[in-house]
Amino acid sequence: MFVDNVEIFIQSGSGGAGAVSFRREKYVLQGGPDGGDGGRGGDVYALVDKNTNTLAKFRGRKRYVAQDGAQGSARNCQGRSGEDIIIKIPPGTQIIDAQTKLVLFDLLYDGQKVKILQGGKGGKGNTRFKSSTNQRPNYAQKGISGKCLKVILELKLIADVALVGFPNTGKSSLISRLTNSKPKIANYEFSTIVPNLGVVDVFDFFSYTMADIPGLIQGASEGKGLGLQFLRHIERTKILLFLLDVSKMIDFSNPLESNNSLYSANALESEYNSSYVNTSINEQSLVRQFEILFNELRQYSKFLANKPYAIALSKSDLVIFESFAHSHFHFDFNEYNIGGLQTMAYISPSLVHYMEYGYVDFGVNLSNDNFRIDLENENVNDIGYVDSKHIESTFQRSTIQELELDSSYKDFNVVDKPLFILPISSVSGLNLDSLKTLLAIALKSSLIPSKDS
Ligand SMILES: Nc1nc2c(ncn2[C@@H]2O[C@H](COP(=O)(O)OP(=O)(O)OP(=O)(O)O)[C@@H](O)[C@H]2O)c(=O)[nH]1
Ligand SMILES: [Mg+2]
Repeated sequence: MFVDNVEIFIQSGSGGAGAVSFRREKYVLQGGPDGGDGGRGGDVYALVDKNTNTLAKFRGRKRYVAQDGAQGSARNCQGRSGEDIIIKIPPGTQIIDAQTKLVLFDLLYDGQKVKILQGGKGGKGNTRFKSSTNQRPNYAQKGISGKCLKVILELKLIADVALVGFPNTGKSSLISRLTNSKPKIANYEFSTIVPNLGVVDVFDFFSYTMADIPGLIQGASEGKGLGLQFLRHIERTKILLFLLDVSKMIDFSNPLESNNSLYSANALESEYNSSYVNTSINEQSLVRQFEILFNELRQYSKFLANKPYAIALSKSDLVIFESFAHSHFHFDFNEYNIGGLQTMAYISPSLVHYMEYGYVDFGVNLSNDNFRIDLENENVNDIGYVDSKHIESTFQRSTIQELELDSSYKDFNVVDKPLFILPISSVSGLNLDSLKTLLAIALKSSLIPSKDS
C-alpha cells in the first residue's frame, strides 16, 4: 500500500523528578541530603531510511511517545534516562506542523537524522540545594514535562527521472523494462494508481532512479482523473521524461475545431480505444499530446514546467516505419525551443556536446546545423535505431572525464529543451538502451544540477 500523507502524534518524555532523601546510616544522626537527580525524558527523532518508500506503516500506528525519565533516588542515584524514539521515514519526507502547516524538516538523504522534540530535563535532587544556610533541604525539583505535537508526514518521492504521460501510454511498461520494478501493466487507463519507483542500472558503475506516476489527463490540474495528488512526486525529479504515444491518431482535418473538444482529453481518450492498426504516425497528435501534458504541469507549478525534460515516443513498434522514416517528424515546438525539427531522433546540442566531449565518435551523423540524427545514415538502421553501442561507449569514456566542460564550452552549458526525442518501444526493445544511456549522460553532465533544488 502506497501512502504519502499521514498525521501522527508525537511526544517526548518528561524528565524524572529529583529525589528528596537523606543519608541514613548507623551512628549518623542527621545525615545530609542524598536525593539524586531525575533522568531526562527521551527525545523524538526522525531518521531517513532508504529501504522504505512509503508512509504506509504510519497508518497503523499513530502515536509515538518517548519514554519518561525515571525519578532520582537515594544515595545520589540519578534516575535512568527515558529511551529516545526514532521514527524511520523514507527519503523525501517533509515533517510539517499540523497546526501551523509550517514545514519543520525536509529530509532527503539516507541516514539524515533530526531531533523533532527534545525530552524534558530531569529535576534536581535535594543534594543540589544544599548550602551553608540550608544543610538539609527537604525539597527537590520536578522534572520538566515532555512536549507533544501533531505532525503531518508528507512524502515527495525523490527520483532522478519521472515519467509523464497520458494513461495507457506505456509508462509502467517502460519502467518494468528498465528497472527492477514490477508495476501493474494493463491495456486500460489508470492501471497505475500509485507511483512506482525503480532503479536503472547503467553498466556497473552508475545508476539512477525512475518514477512511474499515474497518467495525467487534460484538466488534471483542476482535479480530473487522479488529479494532482501525484504531481508532488515529480517536483523533486531532475528530468521529466514525457511519453507520447505514437499509435494515437487525432483527426486534424478540420482546423476550425482546433480549439474545441476535438483536442480535449476526450478526443485523445477515445483514441486510446481505437485499434492499433496505423499506417503512419500523426505528428500533430504528438505535439498536441505534449502540449496538453505540458500545460497541465504548468498549471500545477511553473517550477515543474521549467525542469529539464526529454521526450520518448512510445509504442514505436506499432507504426509502419517506412512512412515513419520517410516522412520525418516535423516537430514544431517553437514555444518549447525546437523549431521545425525534421528528424525522428533528436539529441540536443548540449547533450551531444557532452557525448562528444572526450573526442569520442558518436557514431551517427550529427549535422552541424541542428545535430539531427539522420536516418538514412548507414550507422543507423532503417527503423531509426540509434545505435546504443556508440552511445554507451561514449558514456563510458566520458565518465572518466567526469563529463565536465571547460570554460570555452560555456555556451553549451544551458539545458536545451527537450534534451532529446527518441522513438522507443517497450515491447520490441527499440532504443531502450539508448534511452537509458542518454538519461544517464544528462544526469551525469553538469546540465542537470545534481542536488535537488
Ligand atoms: N505495442 C506496444 N504496446 C505497448 C508498449 N508499451 C506499452 N504497451 C501496451 O500499452 C498498454 C498500457 O501500458 P501501461 O504500461 O500499463 O501504460 P501506463 O502508461 O502505465 O498506463 P496508466 O498506468 O494507466 O497510466 C498495455 O497494454 C501495454 O502492453 C509498446 O512499446 N508497444
Ligand atoms: Mg501505469
